[in-house]
Formats: sequence, structure tokens, C-alpha cells
Amino acid sequence: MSHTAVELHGLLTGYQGRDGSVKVSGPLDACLNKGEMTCLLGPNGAGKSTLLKTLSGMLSPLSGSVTVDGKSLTDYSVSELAKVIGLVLTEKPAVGNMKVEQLVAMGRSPYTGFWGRLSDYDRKIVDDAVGLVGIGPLCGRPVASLSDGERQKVMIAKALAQQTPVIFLDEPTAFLDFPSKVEIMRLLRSLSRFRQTTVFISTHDLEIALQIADRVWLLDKHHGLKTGTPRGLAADGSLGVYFDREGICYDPLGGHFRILMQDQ
Ligand SMILES: Nc1ncnc2c1ncn2[C@@H]1O[C@H](COP(=O)(O)OP(=O)(O)OP(=O)(O)O)[C@@H](O)[C@H]1O
Repeated sequence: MSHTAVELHGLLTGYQGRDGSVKVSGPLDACLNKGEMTCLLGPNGAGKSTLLKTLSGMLSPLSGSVTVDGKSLTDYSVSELAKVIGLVLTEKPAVGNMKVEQLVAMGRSPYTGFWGRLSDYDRKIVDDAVGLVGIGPLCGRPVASLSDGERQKVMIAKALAQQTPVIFLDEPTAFLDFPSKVEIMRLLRSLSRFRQTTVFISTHDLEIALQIADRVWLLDKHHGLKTGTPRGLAADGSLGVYFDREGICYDPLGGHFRILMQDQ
């Protein structure tokens, strides 16, 4: 039986501007379960990245709260939080001449300190993470020389090496080719199963997410947040409500989106 790992209570996300705060989403009430993979879906600008940054403590909520394992995010120290939440963002990391293996090893820094030496145990965890994501051949390369997709895999390996019970990933499959998208999503799902990790992913890969996720959060500016299983959200019409646009409609029977041609 899963239990709650992350809870949002009346969470209002947004930014503090010069003329006051600007709301992006909320108030949101929802939870993420331990051992489950949850995908966050929504159109551009819905507030997915803002929500992930807020849940990981990078951004302060405008109001409301987030609890992780029953403790308010604000009660964690920075070093405690680094052992609890792994965050993979889409921004390019500023890593200078760092090699891939060194960047993945940075995932161990919450345990070793920034300049700390890796123990044999740390090295094994780094090797395991490299192997799981399949980036062994990239290990000696400078990070700056990687393609977008290769770099994305390296950032995922770094998060795996961090061995946190909760991982948030912002569009982790954005730059990947189709087989790599599926491979990474399957890997993240098996991580949720076998390590009981709470995995929360924002993605535009709707069809993959709907097949692989345990639960889905739909977010947009008009309808707010709706959560459920992929099957439940298809059956109650929510997927259609969030994603039907001119030229596209969700087919709940077939379980996929159909593109409507003008000549049909
Ligand atoms: N630093 C910022 N200051 C003010 N507003 C911001 C900031 N970053 C993002 N926003 C605004 O917040 C809203 C939500 O942005 P966000 O990046 O969270 O959306 P998203 O759902 O992740 O979009 P996408 O799918 O395009 O990545 C947008 O209107 C965006 O312009």
C-alpha cells in the first residue's frame, strides 16, 4: 500500500515582482504517493516548472504549504533537503570543463560535502547510476560537448546517484529520441517500484505518460488542477477537457489523441 510522501495544502505558486506577487497556479491541494510515478501534464505556461521549483524549495510559495514525509519544507535545512529531494531541471548546468563522470559523482555531494572524497561505496553508487541510465560510453567526455539528449541523461544519472526518496524532473524526456524517451520513463517507473521512490515528472509526452504513469496531474490556467489515474481521467472526460483543441481530440475508447484533418 502506498502512503503519502509529499502533500500540498492550499499551495499558491507564483513570483514576487516589483509591483507585488503574480500568481501562477493554485490554490492546490494534492498529494504524491511513495512508490508511485506521477506525471504532471499541461499546456505551455500552465505553471509546471514553477510548481516543481516550489515543491523542491527553490521558490517560496505565495501562500499555503508543502510537506515532505510529514514535515514542512520550510523546516528542512538545505543539507537535509538535498538528501530528501532530487531535482532535474531543463536548464544547462554551469559546469565549466567538468567531465560526465565528475558531474554524476556530484550527486553524492550531500553525503561527501562539495569537495569531499568518494568512498568505495559512493563510487559504486555512481557506477550503478551510470549503468542504469546507459551513459557508460560518455563518462570521459566533457559535459559541454554533449548533445541535449545526452546531457539530459547525465543529469538523470546524477539525480539517481543522489539516492533521494523523492525525485522531481522537469521535462526529462524533452530532448530525447522516441526509444530513449520510453527507456527513461520505464527506468523512472521501475525506480519508483523497486526503491519505493516518489517520482514526479512534468512532461509534454502525453501518450507515453498516460501509458506509464501511475497517476497524472492535469494543470492549466482555466481548469486548475485535476488528479487521478490515467484510466480514470480518460473515463471521466478530463483528458478531453484539458487537451481538446481545434484539430485534436482525445479518443477515450482508443486511449489516444486523434489529429483531425481539414479534408476529413
Ligand atoms: N522568473 C519568473 N518571473 C515571473 N514569471 C515567470 C517566471 N518564470 C516563469 N514565469 C511565468 O510563469 C508562468 C508559468 O511558467 P512555467 O515555466 O512554470 O510554465 P510551464 O507549464 O512549465 O510551461 P512550459 O510547458 O512552456 O515549460 C508563465 O506565464 C511564465 O511566463
